[in-house]
Amino acid sequence: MSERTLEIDRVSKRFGDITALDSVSFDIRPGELFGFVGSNGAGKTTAMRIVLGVLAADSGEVRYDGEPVGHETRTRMGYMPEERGLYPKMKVLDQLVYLAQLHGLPANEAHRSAEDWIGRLGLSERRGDEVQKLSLGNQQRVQLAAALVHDPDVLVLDEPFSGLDPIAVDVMSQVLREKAATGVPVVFSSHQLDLVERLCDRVGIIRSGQIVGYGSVADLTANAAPRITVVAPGAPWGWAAALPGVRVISEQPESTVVELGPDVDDQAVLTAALATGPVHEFARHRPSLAELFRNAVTEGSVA
Ligand SMILES: Nc1ncnc2c1ncn2[C@@H]1O[C@H](COP(=O)(O)OP(=O)(O)OP(=O)(O)O)[C@@H](O)[C@H]1O
Repeated sequence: MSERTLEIDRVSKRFGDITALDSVSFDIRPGELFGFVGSNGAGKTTAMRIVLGVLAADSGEVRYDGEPVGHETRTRMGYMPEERGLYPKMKVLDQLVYLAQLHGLPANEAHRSAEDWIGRLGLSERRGDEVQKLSLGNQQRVQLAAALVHDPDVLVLDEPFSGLDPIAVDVMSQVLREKAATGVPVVFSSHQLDLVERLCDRVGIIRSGQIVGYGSVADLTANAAPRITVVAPGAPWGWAAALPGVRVISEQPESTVVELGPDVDDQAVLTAALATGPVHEFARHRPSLAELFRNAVTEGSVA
């Protein structure tokens, strides 16, 4: 495995009867933005906690730069936990300086870095406020600053975009891109699939503790069955349901989306659509990440 890669290798974790992770493997390469997606309860937070050593795995291993991750490496990681982890009564600047020092930065560097991130994340006017007095979105900005303030070698963020306004989403996206561009592996979980599709080099889709999709969005969608959107205003309801090798994905009054099975000729769909009346649109396309995700979590594997 190449240098500075974060590897999650066959990690399993049970909580009583629940298998939260079942031999989960994926890696995040240096300089890569990796999106970790899955339904509620799929196992994302558990996996991230194991990477950070907040939880112990039952089996499997987490490695960074080819070595099992231990305490020393974890001090070089930046983590944004889902439950957030700030001290509510501490002031923004004091908190960031404290956290930077906790990760080993000398006082002057801790101050400089905290001030840099406060400025960068638009928190200058809030630097003297107690964290508990900030809006949720601003608390989230502080949480991001806390993950970055010690200039980490690895960044692990649990739903960093949840609850952010569009400007804050842009700032967060830009910061993550820049951080990855310095050669840091960056992994984040999110339910905002359009954002993941736009930002990430690769994604992992987890379902009930198992990875069911893994790779670049382009590769995953290239391997997925093609779809056709047909706009035929005169078509009766259910017109496509009986076409051989075709699965109806959605049907609205004028517009139907179908998925083609292997070796199915799209012209057969067009012929059937024309038989119902005029066809205003006939567009072949690959599914989006959100569509792939729905397939993966309802039906199983996409890759
Ligand atoms: N401390 C715990 N004790 C018992 N069960 C747990 C514990 N932590 C997580 N679980 C269970 O493990 C499974 C995975 O949960 P996890 O929080 O990792 O999911 P998630 O993908 O992060 O979900 P969400 O998108 O809702 O945050 C769930 O069934 C959850 O109920």
